[in-house]
Amino acid sequence: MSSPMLQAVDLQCERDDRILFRGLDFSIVPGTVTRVEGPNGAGKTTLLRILAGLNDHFSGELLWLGERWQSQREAFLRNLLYLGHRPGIKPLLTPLENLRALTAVRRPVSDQAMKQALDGTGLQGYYDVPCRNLSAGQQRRVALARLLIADEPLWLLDEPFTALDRHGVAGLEQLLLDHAASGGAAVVTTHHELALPGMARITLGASPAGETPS
Ligand SMILES: Nc1ncnc2c1ncn2[C@@H]1O[C@H](COP(=O)(O)OP(=O)(O)OP(=O)(O)O)[C@@H](O)[C@H]1O
Repeated sequence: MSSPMLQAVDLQCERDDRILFRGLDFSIVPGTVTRVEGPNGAGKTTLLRILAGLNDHFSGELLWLGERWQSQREAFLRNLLYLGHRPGIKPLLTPLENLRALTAVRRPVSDQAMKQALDGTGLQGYYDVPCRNLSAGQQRRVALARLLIADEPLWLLDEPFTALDRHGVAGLEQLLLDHAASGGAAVVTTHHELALPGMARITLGASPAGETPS
């Protein structure tokens, strides 16, 4: 098996005097999809934001390629693509303008490649429509088009199946499988019954009420 990209060692997170999780150890290995599962409030979004470097309310260690995350911050952030549970797109911009804005901070991507990515998520014919005029599922597809032009090996996706129809779900499942087959890794929170071949699982919070700190 390949060496882990990302490792969590003894992670603990407490919120408002409730322990969301503790003693959490796992490895994210190239070529895998990992599902983070658990009831509402179990801490799935919180965990994903910790992994993305967006939340430092935790104890324990995160290792990127075997080194402490803090010493590898720049390399780590360059290699990770995080999509939050909201589509995170600007309603006044078109799908094409949103993709330009989302990719500009990373690397140049041609309009042709962006149009192909939008086609890949079923948005052909919607390149120039302001996103506020798109449906919830179409807005989600704009955000997911980012994955089709991603070169980041680690994807952290929070509820990416939200608002997708059956074809959208199947397309995203295939995208995750293709990403893993090409040596990438994805960590996905979802309430959708995701069960991909070889999928790993991180299960949080048997009880939505969480534990009381001792
Ligand atoms: N910034 C914050 N400050 C205080 N508490 C927070 C904060 N963010 C989240 N929480 C609390 O942490 C708990 C876990 O929230 P989180 O969003 O991670 O759960 P989740 O498993 O993703 O839930 P869902 O399935 O409903 O999306 C919740 O009880 C929430 O109120």
